[in-house]
Amino acid sequence: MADLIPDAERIAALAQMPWTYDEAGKAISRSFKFANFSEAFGFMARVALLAEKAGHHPDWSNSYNRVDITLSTHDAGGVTRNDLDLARKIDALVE
Ligand SMILES: C[C@H](O)[C@H](O)[C@H]1CNC2=NC(N)=NC(=O)C2=N1
Repeated sequence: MADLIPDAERIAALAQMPWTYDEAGKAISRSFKFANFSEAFGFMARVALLAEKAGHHPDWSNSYNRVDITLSTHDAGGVTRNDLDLARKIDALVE
């Protein structure tokens, strides 16, 4: 199991990333918006493949053209390097 990231390290990492930390949920999240449902669902399919490869999976929801993703490491009870790594890979899909 991955270790929780120390607060200072997490804050420094997130300052460079378009994800926000939810203190209550001990997770990071980002919303993505697309032109339509097809684009959103295509994105979700790509994220699903990344997640399977990483063995690390998003908590997410989809409403038409919007995808809300939350990442945390359930076993560790918070944010680990696995969450930041997956977030960066997801970001690279929409760059
Ligand atoms: C056994 C398996 O590796 C674990 O259940 C993994 C699967 N994917 C996971 N994904 C996420 N986001 N957090 C986890 O703690 C987690 N655990």
